[in-house]
Amino acid sequence: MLKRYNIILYSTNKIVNSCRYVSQSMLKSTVNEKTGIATVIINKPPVNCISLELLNKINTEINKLQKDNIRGMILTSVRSLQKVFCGGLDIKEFYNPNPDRLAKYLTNLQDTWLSLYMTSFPTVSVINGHSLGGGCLIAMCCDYRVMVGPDYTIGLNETKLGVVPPKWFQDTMAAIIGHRKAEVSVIAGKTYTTDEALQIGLVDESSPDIDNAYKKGIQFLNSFEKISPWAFKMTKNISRQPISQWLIDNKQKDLEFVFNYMQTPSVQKHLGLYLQSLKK
Ligand SMILES: CCCCCCCCCCC/C=C/C(=O)SCCNC(=O)CCNC(=O)[C@H](O)C(C)(C)COP(=O)(O)OP(=O)(O)OC[C@H]1O[C@@H](n2cnc3c(N)ncnc32)[C@H](O)[C@@H]1OP(=O)(O)O
Repeated sequence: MLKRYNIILYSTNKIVNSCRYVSQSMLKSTVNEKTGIATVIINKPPVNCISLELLNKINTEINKLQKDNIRGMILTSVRSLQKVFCGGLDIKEFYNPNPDRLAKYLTNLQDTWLSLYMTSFPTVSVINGHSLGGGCLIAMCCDYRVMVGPDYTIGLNETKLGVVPPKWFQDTMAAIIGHRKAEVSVIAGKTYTTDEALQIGLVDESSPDIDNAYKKGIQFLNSFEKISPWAFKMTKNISRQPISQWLIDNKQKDLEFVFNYMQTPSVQKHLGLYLQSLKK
């Protein structure tokens, strides 16, 4: 039994035998050949909001890393943005949308959430700036969150835009902070400072600077050195499967509902006003 366990760890380390660097402009990904740890950096100025193209890149990269048998992944934002981890889903994708593109966007969003939420390797988000709406969602998909502070904010603020965070957004948060706190949070579209997020358990650690936050992320990933990758994957799967299975079973229904809902005049009006307020 012990021998088999060792072989799993050894073979996983061996598979990661080259340093890969993927720079697809909006997304940079490097795999450290010694440690087997990937760093994926979102790089879409000015605020890393998630367009259809960025969604595709994130999903493609996660699926590649899945095949590469990496040991873990850090997800973060390019440092030059300074104060934004991810400004959320690109509201322009929803405002006066082209129906074909909107359908593609929503399908990709579902697929990307499933890929990121269910990775078979450990993941950490190093939240080096504001992380709102879909930005909070991708951070919450990771197994561990380290947030730089104290001046950034994080939360599912969708109701502030006049939209409803889908069930799987809400479930992702409830799995982290508990149903009651998540309910209060999403209804009010609440955003939390780094300290507040730490206090309610939305993030696991805080850090005054990015380098330190990154180190903490690596420490978390290293804590799995002696855990069999198979045991990790199966345990995570059991833990997260009830939430992901709901979306797998209801993908089409969820898609059709959101697709129609997004195009209603009242939602469009709210989105237009919100976009305008951002520009001011
Ligand atoms: C039963 C179930 C039914 C469900 C049906 C509904 C399903 C709906 C699913 C949709 C869920 C939506 C999720 C989201 O993520 S919505 C977006 C949430 N994000 C936000 O609200 C953040 C908004 N942005 C900000 O607060 C600030 O920009 C930020 C703090 C991130 C940075 O501030 P900063 O001062 O640095 O930058 P600016 O505000 O000046 O912004 C610069 C330019 O970027 C534009 N911008 C910002 N955020 C977005 C965005 N999310 N999408 C598109 N564009 C964005 C901003 O307008 C500025 O543009 P200009 O330079 O042109 O002025």
